[in-house]
Parts: sequence; structure tokens; C-alpha cells
Amino acid sequence: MTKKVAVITGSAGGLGKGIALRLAADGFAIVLHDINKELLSITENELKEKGYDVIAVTGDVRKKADQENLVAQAVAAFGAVDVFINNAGVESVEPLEQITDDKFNFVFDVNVKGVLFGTQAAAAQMKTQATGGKIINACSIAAHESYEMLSLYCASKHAVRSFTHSSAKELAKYNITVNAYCPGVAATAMWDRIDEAFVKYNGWEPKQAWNTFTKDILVGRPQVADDVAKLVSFLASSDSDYITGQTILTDGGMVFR
Ligand SMILES: NC(=O)c1ccc[n+]([C@@H]2O[C@H](COP(=O)([O-])OP(=O)(O)OC[C@H]3O[C@@H](n4cnc5c(N)ncnc54)[C@H](O)[C@@H]3O)[C@@H](O)[C@H]2O)c1
Ligand SMILES: CC(=O)[C@H](C)O
Repeated sequence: MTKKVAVITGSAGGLGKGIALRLAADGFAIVLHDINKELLSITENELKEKGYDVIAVTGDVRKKADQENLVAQAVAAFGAVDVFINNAGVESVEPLEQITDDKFNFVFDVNVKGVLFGTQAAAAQMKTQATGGKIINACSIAAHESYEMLSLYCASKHAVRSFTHSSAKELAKYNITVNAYCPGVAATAMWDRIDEAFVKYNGWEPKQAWNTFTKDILVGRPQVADDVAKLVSFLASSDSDYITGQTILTDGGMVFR
């Protein structure tokens, strides 16, 4: 039986890599993707050594042509795109007054334009295949609650939540579902940088921001990549066929919306 094909942007490391490992174990053929070519190659080799069907495509989600190439490479290698995961994203931590035009454009280009271009490229291929599909976006608790020092990042994730709603409505007639996962606070390179920024701007101690954000998580521990991968595994499976347009919290009990 032909394997279903999953594309995961920003999957050289962090949550994206965790998602790729889980979907590979679920039986998907995997298309890794990232702007970080060196780390992407390392991760590709790691999955190949586990015996998984995997290719890696270097690209920048901010570039429509790169997103179209990503889909084309996936089809060339595995014949289709069944699941496309817009995972790549960047954080932004600064006082409101210090958000610059360039920083605003950078964050929205990656986090919002990247989701738009990925969705456009994936949907075009899924329409051609006429076998439906699943588009899954990386959102966040920051799409349900907005935090001090994270105003720009939260605005970008609120935009992703909105895109998830609208694209689900426009793509339903093609049997394409669109959903989003909303992690809480997971130990990745992104949170290392967030913690460092709170030291820089607020004069906090190292790990003070991490501890502040994680101390009241109801399940009693910070998130790990596999916690997110479990939700994405469900959303990538036929078990989620009756769910679309949803931005689903997986935060251990932080935000209640
Ligand atoms: N870590 C968390 O606590 C957390 C919580 C909620 C949501 N998220 C979201 O989950 C996603 C993954 O987060 P993470 O913690 O793994 O981050 P990360 O920084 O560890 O990994 C993100 C990956 O995306 C890649 N990337 C960045 N810009 C890119 C671009 N323009 N084109 C292609 N690849 C690019 C990076 O090279 C990196 O490998 C992001 O969208 C993030 O906003 C993370
Ligand atoms: C990075 C992220 O989305 C939350 C704030 O941990």
C-alpha cells in the first residue's frame, strides 16, 4: 500500500522534528524542510538511519517559489502531498515601544505569509490530486491569550488562527481540512531565545521567564515535542476527518478558551 506523504516545514529541529519523527513512526513518507540546511541534513540522516522514507528540502517559507518547490519536490519523490504542516515560525520578544518596521515585517513574513504561501502551494497540489488532504498550522497559546513583551508574536499567531478559520471554509469543498495546534511552553531552541530576551529586556535571571510561564501548568510539567506530536498525529490521521477550522490547545492546562 502506498504511504501517505507528510510535509513539515521548519522540521530540522524543535517541535517540527518531533512531529516528523512521530508521523514517520505512524507510517508516513516524510518531507523535511528548513532554512537551516546544516541541521536539516543531520535530521535527514537521523530519520534515514531509523529506516524511514524521507527527503529533505531546504527553503524559506517567506518565499512563494520556495513553497511551490517544496511541494514539487515532495510529489517528485513520493507522488503526492496528503498532509502539509506549516510549522516553521519565529518568536519576537521586546517592549511594545521597541517593535520596529523591519522586525514587524520579519515576524509576519515568517509566521503569517509563510502559512499563507504554504497553504496555497499545498492546496493547489491537493486540488490536482482530488483526493482531499489535511493542512495543519502551528499556532500557540499566543493565539488565545496575548502576553506582555510578546505582543508582535502573539499578533502573528492570532493571524494564523484567523487564516485557519478562513482557509478551512474555502477549502472544505475540496475535502481539505485545515486545523491548527496550539502548544504551550515547550523546551526548544525557541524558548531558549525567549528566555534570553527576558534577561536582556527585563533584567530577569536566566530561566526566570521559563519558570514564570511554566510554574502553574496544571499537569505539573513543561511541554516536550512529543506532546505536540501526539496531537498532530491525530490531526494528520483519518480520525480527525470531521474536524476542521479548529485551533486546538495542547498546553498542559494554561489557557482555557
Ligand atoms: N516552543 C514552544 O513553546 C512553542 C509554543 C507554541 C507554538 N510554537 C510554535 O511551534 C513552531 C515550532 O516552534 P519551535 O519551538 O520548534 O521553534 P524552533 O525555533 O526550535 O524551530 C523552528 C524551526 O523553523 C525554522 N525556520 C525559521 N524560519 C524559517 C523560514 N523562514 N523558513 C523555513 N524554516 C524556518 C528554524 O530554522 C527552526 O529549525 C513555531 O511556529 C512556534 O511559533 C512553539
Ligand atoms: C512560544 C509560544 O508560542 C508560547 C508563548 O510558549
